[in-house]
Amino acid sequence: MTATTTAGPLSSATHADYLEGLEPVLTAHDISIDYEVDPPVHAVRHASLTLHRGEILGLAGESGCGKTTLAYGLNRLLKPPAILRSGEVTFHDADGTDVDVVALRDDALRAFRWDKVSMVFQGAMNSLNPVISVRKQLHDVMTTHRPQMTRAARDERSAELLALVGVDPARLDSFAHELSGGMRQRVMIAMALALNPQVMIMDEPTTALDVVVQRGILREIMRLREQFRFAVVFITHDLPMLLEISDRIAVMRAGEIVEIDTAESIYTRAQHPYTRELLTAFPSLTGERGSFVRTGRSDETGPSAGTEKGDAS
Ligand SMILES: Nc1ncnc2c1ncn2[C@@H]1O[C@H](COP(=O)(O)OP(=O)(O)OP(=O)(O)O)[C@@H](O)[C@H]1O
Repeated sequence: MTATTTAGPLSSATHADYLEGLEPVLTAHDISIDYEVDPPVHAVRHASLTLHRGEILGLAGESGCGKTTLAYGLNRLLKPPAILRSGEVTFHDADGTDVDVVALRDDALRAFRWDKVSMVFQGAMNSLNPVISVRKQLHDVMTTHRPQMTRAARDERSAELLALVGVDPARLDSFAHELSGGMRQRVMIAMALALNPQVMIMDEPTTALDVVVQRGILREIMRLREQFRFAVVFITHDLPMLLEISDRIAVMRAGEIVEIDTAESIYTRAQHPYTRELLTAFPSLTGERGSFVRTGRSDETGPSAGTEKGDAS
């Protein structure tokens, strides 16, 4: 049994059973984050959560509830006027050491980010550098974090990364404008994968894409997670999607995590009125959905179904 959330958010007995024996990879305790503007914005309030090795934790909640701010806090990406008012973030490294993320400075912080915890940002597909080839952008991640790698090794790894995310390695010499939105997003995921992180934080990674491309990319994320066993914090306001892909879901409202539970419990017996309200905001969830909710195995309605590669080929 691992330490888990504080007394704050609602959760079920099923949730407690689920947590039995899981190993934490990232623990956040009592995180409060403000934007120091006038008047101040209390964007995250006393949020606590534990992410376990290899699990997908969905972060749900309407626009402006603090999801991105919390994610930035977990990864030490906050910039003024945002300030971490209180809280602890601990990364439990696979080598057995615990890292106090809030205390990291300079080189140690740079080494932590991307290496241990990487992030796919909201709107990431538009953040590829337009004048640098895909190859150079992948190389840059490795040159910065793995200076000992030879050029040949970087080339080999870059091709491997593109293949992993379902993009033809022939695209290494392409520039962003030569790629579709789905491909650009896959390249961003390849960059986040480059250093074999133990945690990936994905902030609305597929929101700007059409549904077919979205599903192709989700399927790839699920497959990569199976293969490499990294944990994912997946942020989106798309609750139906979260129910489908997540092991657990934390529901945020006005900066607080109000409920955290297994995806199935959230779907079938949500306790917090706000979670129930969110569920009813998606008419597709209130009808007969049968095997819609992720059961821990791939089924025909899950994101690993089908064979289409989106627009990646
Ligand atoms: N730079 C900023 N200065 C002041 N307030 C900010 C700033 N960035 C975000 N906020 C506020 O902090 C709160 C949380 O925003 P945040 O972007 O974390 O929410 P979110 O749930 O990720 O929303 P979305 O889904 O729209 O991205 C909101 O009230 C937002 O207006």
